[in-house]
Amino acid sequence: MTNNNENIIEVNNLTIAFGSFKAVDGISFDVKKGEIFGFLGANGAGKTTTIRTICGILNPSSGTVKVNGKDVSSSTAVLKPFISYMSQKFTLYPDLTIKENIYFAGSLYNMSKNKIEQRAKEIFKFINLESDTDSLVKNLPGGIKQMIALGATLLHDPEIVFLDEPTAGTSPSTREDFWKLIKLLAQNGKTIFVTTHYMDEAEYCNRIVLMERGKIIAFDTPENLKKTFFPRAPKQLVFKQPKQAEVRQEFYKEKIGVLAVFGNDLRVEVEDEEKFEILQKKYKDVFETNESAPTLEDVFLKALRQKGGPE
Ligand SMILES: Nc1ncnc2c1ncn2[C@@H]1O[C@H](COP(=O)(O)OP(=O)(O)OP(=O)(O)O)[C@@H](O)[C@H]1O
Repeated sequence: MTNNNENIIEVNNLTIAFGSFKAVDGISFDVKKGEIFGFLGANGAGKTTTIRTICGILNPSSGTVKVNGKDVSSSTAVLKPFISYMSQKFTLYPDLTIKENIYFAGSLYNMSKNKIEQRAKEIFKFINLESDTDSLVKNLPGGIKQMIALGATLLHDPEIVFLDEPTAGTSPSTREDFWKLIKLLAQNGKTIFVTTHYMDEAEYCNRIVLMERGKIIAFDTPENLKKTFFPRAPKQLVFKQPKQAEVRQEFYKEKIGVLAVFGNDLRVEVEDEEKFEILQKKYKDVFETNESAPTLEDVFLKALRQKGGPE
C-alpha cells in the first residue's frame, strides 16, 4: 500500500433496503487510497449490494457514500472513469475474441481506437497473456478468462478497482497469479476493494471488513483482528483416541470454547487454564495439545459467534 492516509471511499451509516428487508443495515467504513481492502462475509451478507451502491448502480435507502470526496448518488457520471467493477457474474462474451472483448470494454468508456490499442498492449503484458488475442474466449481455460476479465476491468486505468470474488472457482496457481497482480496494482497506488471467501487471500488485505446479515461485525487489519479477538493463542488438540465427542461434552460443560473441528483435531480457546489443565491430565492419553497462532478463520468464527463484534 502506498503511504497514504487519504480516504478514497467513505461510507457513512449506509442502509440499503429491498422492501422491508435491509440487505445492508447502517454500516460505516472508509477505504484509504492505495489500500487492498477486503470485504468478507457469508453468502447474502450484503457485500455485492454494498459494492453496487458504492459504484452508483444502486441508491442508498439512507446514509451516504462518498468516492473521492463526491457523493456517489449525484456524481455517477463524474465517477465512472474513476472506478471499475469486475462483478461475480460478468466475465466476458464467449463468442467474441480476446481482442474484441477488450475493444468492447474500451468502447464502454468512450476510449479512442488508438488509446484502446495502446492500453491493450500494456494490459496484455501486465496479465502476462500468452494466448493469441484472436482466440475466441469460449475456447480458453477458466484461469485465462479470469485474467482477461481483470484486464478488461483495468483498461480505462481506473483508480479504484472493485473485484467481487475474482478468484472463485479458479485453480490455486491462477489465484496466486491473480493476487500478484492485485498487489502490484496497489503498489502502483490503485485502490483495490475485493470480496473473497478464501481466508488465505484475506491475509493479503491491508484491512478487512467482516459482514454478517447486513452489519459489520469486525473491521481492522488482519494482525489487529487476531490480537483483539485472541489475546491468548488458541490450542490445537490432536486426538490419539476416538474420544472427541466425550471431550467436547466436557469442554462444553467447562465453557472451554471449541472454535473448529478439523477431522480428528479440535481447535479450542481456553480462558481458564486451570480447568483446561485438569481436563488435559484426565485425557492425557487421548489428545496432545499444541499452541498455535490465531488465524483469520479463527477470528471470523469467533466474530460470527459473538455477532456483535469484539467486546
Ligand atoms: N434486488 C434485490 N431485491 C431483493 N433482495 C435482494 C436484491 N439484491 C440482493 N438482495 C438480497 O440482499 C441480501 C444481500 O445480498 P448480496 O448479494 O449483497 O450478498 P453477498 O454478501 O454479496 O452474497 P454473495 O456472496 O452470495 O454474493 C441477500 O439476502 C439477497 O437475497
